[in-house]
Amino acid sequence: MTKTLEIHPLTKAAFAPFGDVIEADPATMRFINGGTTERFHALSSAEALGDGARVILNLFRGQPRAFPYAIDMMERHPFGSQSFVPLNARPFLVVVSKDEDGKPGRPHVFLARGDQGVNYRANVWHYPLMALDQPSDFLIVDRDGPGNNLEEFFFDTPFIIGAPTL
Ligand SMILES: NC(=O)N[C@@H](O)C(=O)O
Ligand code: NI
Repeated sequence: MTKTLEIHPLTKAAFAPFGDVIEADPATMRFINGGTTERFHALSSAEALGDGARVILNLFRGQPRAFPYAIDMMERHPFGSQSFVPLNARPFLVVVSKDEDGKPGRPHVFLARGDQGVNYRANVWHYPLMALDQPSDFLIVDRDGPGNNLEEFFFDTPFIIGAPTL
């Protein structure tokens, strides 16, 4: 089994098992504010599970990853969703896995355009933020509260991502 991972375009359908794509989907659009604003409504929803949990908004400034890149682990947040929306309109990589008996399966790699974000549903395996090309800012909506909201799994041997074509 090759450990080199292919990179696929990010689409709603392909990403559906893992969460939602946050993009200006015309099917969700309604005009508001007297027709001066297009509202792309309810693209996803944030989960903050457990007593005392709350949804928080954060900024992440991600340093660009260098390639080829070794995906040596995956993580997940059992008590909440986590979304990443680029603020500099730059592409980024999204790496997710299906759960296989409590461990991440073979990662799937998606290239998100600079006008796409993602929301990982609670407990979805993913690799931490992967900015590309230059330091990039992201709006992050995730969960704060009691309990350990981070589970990590380290692979015996890493998977490899080659340099994406931007
Ligand atoms: N640690 C943290 O807040 N970020 C990670 O969860 C991530 O997915 O980037
Ligand atoms: Ni995370």
